[in-house]
Amino acid sequence: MIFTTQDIQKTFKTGEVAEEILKGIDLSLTEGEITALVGASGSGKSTLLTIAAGLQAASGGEIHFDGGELTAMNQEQIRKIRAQSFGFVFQSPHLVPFLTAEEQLLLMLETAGSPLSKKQRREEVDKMLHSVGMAHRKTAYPASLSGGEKQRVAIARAIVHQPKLLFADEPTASLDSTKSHEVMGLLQQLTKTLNIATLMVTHEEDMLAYADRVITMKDGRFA
Ligand SMILES: Nc1ncnc2c1ncn2[C@@H]1O[C@H](COP(=O)(O)OP(=O)(O)OP(=O)(O)O)[C@@H](O)[C@H]1O
Repeated sequence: MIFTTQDIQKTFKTGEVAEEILKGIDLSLTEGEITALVGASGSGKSTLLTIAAGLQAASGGEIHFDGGELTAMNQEQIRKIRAQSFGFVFQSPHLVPFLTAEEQLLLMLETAGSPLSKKQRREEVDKMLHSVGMAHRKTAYPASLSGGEKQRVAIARAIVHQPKLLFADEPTASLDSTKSHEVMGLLQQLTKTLNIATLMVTHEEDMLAYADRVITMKDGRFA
């Protein structure tokens, strides 16, 4: 198991009132598998995903990743692990408007502190764009890409640095049904071939067919 949490708690304080949003979550993620997180609005899915991804701190509990304890690390150590070993896909692609598809990926490699040479980086970027079916549009700017194409580039960007974990927060929410199936097929294939542990939040029942495991959240706990 590359990633585990033990008894994760999250409490938000608004004024005098403390609200318990996560009430003891034990989550484990396996390489080569998509784990889907479902549940009613407000059940704590996004909170859990952002805590697992090191984007916000838990109020209690432990998170272990690849032999280290994230919950015992400082901000800088967590930031480094996030840049090198985690990938993110969101509901909207969040591409940089003034960068071409290939430049988006090159920037990601740079941010991740890739040890590859310039030439090797270009080769890696070509390979990734090819694997998401976007090699022919590598010099295109986001404005000239369709919604589905943008999300493909965003997925390629999320995995170009070969992360071990991929966090996907409603990756198909802005796409129509056909495009959603294409994008999920792609995420499934990449999760398997690159042996990534993928955690996905989704509201779309149809997309659960692509998950290896489905976890339902209810009131801050696994149902
Ligand atoms: N920063 C915050 N401060 C206070 N309360 C918060 C904060 N973030 C989330 N919450 C509360 O925590 C609860 C869970 O929110 P979360 O976004 O995790 O739910 P969710 O299951 O992802 O919902 P949705 O499906 O609607 O996205 C909600 O009641 C929300 O209002």
